[in-house]
Amino acid sequence: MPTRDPLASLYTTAQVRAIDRAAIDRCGIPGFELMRRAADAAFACLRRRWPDARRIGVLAGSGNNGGDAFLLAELALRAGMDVDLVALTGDSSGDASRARASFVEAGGRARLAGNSVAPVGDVLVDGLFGTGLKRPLDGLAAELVGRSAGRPVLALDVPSGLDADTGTCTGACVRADATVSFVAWKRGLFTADAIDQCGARELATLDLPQAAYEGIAVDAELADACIGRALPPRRANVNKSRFGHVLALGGDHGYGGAIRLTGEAALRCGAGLVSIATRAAHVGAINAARPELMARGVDDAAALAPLLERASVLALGPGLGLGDWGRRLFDAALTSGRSVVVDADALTLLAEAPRAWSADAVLTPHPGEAARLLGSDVASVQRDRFAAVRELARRHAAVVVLKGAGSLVGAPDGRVVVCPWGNPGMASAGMGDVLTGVIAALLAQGCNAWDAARLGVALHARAGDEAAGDAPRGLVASDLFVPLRRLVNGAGA
Ligand SMILES: NC(=O)C1=CN([C@@H]2O[C@H](COP(=O)(O)OP(=O)(O)OC[C@H]3O[C@@H](n4cnc5c(N)ncnc54)[C@H](O)[C@@H]3O)[C@@H](O)[C@H]2O)[C@@H](O)CC1
Ligand SMILES: Nc1ncnc2c1ncn2[C@@H]1O[C@H](COP(=O)(O)OP(=O)(O)O)[C@@H](O)[C@H]1O
Ligand SMILES: [K+]
Repeated sequence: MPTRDPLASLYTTAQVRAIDRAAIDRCGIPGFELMRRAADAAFACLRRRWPDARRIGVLAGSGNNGGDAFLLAELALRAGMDVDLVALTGDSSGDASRARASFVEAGGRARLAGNSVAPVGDVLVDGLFGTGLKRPLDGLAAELVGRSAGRPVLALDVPSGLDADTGTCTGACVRADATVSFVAWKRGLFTADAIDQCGARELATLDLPQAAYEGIAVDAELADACIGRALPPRRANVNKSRFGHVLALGGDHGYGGAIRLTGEAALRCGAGLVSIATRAAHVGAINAARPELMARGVDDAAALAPLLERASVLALGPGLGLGDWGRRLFDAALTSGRSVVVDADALTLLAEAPRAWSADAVLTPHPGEAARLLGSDVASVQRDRFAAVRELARRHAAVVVLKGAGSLVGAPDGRVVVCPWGNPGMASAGMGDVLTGVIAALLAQGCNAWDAARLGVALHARAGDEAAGDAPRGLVASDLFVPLRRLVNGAGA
């Protein structure tokens, strides 16, 4: 059995609760001891991140998340800090009531949340709700979150209001600067709204023995940072035919740029040869801008057959359009038996009539395209991106990349990888076209669909981060080419 990497393993809240239970019941670590360890880890994180903080405000809910907060507040008191603790309720349940008593015994005073009460401090600690969140925040809890906004926040386990299974918040939610999560990563900390709400993420495993995790499935994994390992170093005695021939199909009138970006991305990620099948009107411009691309006009779809014959991998869809021309290319490509990355308009055509694949297939929908493929709407897809990517991969029997903040890669057997990189600068036209070329190049160099998709997504997002630096606004897709080349050669591993 492969060893579990705690830093890469993502769990549902139910799975984390099962680990908690196993730690208590099977490993004999009392729940209160776990709470102490959680508070220790969080307090150390607070000291490290805010070494000058002297006054801390603490928000404590009624459950165990509040229990963590009471014990952290006690540690802060004992360290000589001013502590302003605001409790959501007058009493606490289970281990948390013991934590509350311990705080009071140490000389702490809890103020009860009420109208206009807000915690005072250089840093706020959010211990309102963790994995026990059952519904959107409302009433006093929502008001308290609103009144606490604008100050540095350390969230305990999960920012209160965030659904740790899906990464969404449907009501008020704490916006943390840092989140220290306990026991194991909750999968929802890495996608959708979570990217904005968590801030920097830290995992504190609380020294649980390996036995606590045994028999509890991992729901998903974080993408591998070591992209360079995917492709072996190149031998010297090689030629281009060894690294595959990508054929990028698309670029109807007005969209020549899209397919050129796909083609150039494939070249920059090491494909041996890259051809482009597009409208004849685009050929001159593509040749002038990037002569290494072999652009061919295929206004007459009959001209496509020899190109398909020579290709080893297809990148289908950027700028393809939904007209007759695009449909002819789509049909010819999908009956060629070649490995294929299906993107953009080709996904819309696929939604009309799902296909069976005779070779590797990777679909790369953004949430809008995913909704079309599922016959639902964007809000439903985003409400549970894990469920959406799994359903798409199962229905289409293909590897699926659900793009957007915290991209997910799903396989038909239910595996999911989550990409923790990427930035809002990448919300700009053409970024998806580049991803399609990246994945096609990895397929062309021998990766299978799963590896090409998960490594391609990581490579693309990390290249986006490198290109954006601290200036995401104004990032353009072709800015990724230089970092892509660096990273695909193993840099930054
Ligand atoms: N016992 C354990 O195994 C450990 C638990 N830990 C902490 O315990 C947390 C989970 O504790 P709990 O299960 O007690 O859950 P929480 O403390 O997250 O919340 C529980 C309480 O909040 C109520 N509630 C949920 N949503 C609400 C809403 N929207 N509005 C108002 N009330 C709402 C629930 O009915 C329940 O009474 C973790 O997130 C973690 O912080 C840690 O101490 C580590 C170990
Ligand atoms: N806010 C964001 N954070 C991280 N990655 C993002 C963000 N917005 C977009 N991206 C990434 O950029 C790419 C955009 O793809 P897509 O929406 O298809 O763009 P286009 O159709 O213009 O090429 C995807 O890989 C997506 O994951
Ligand atoms: K919290």
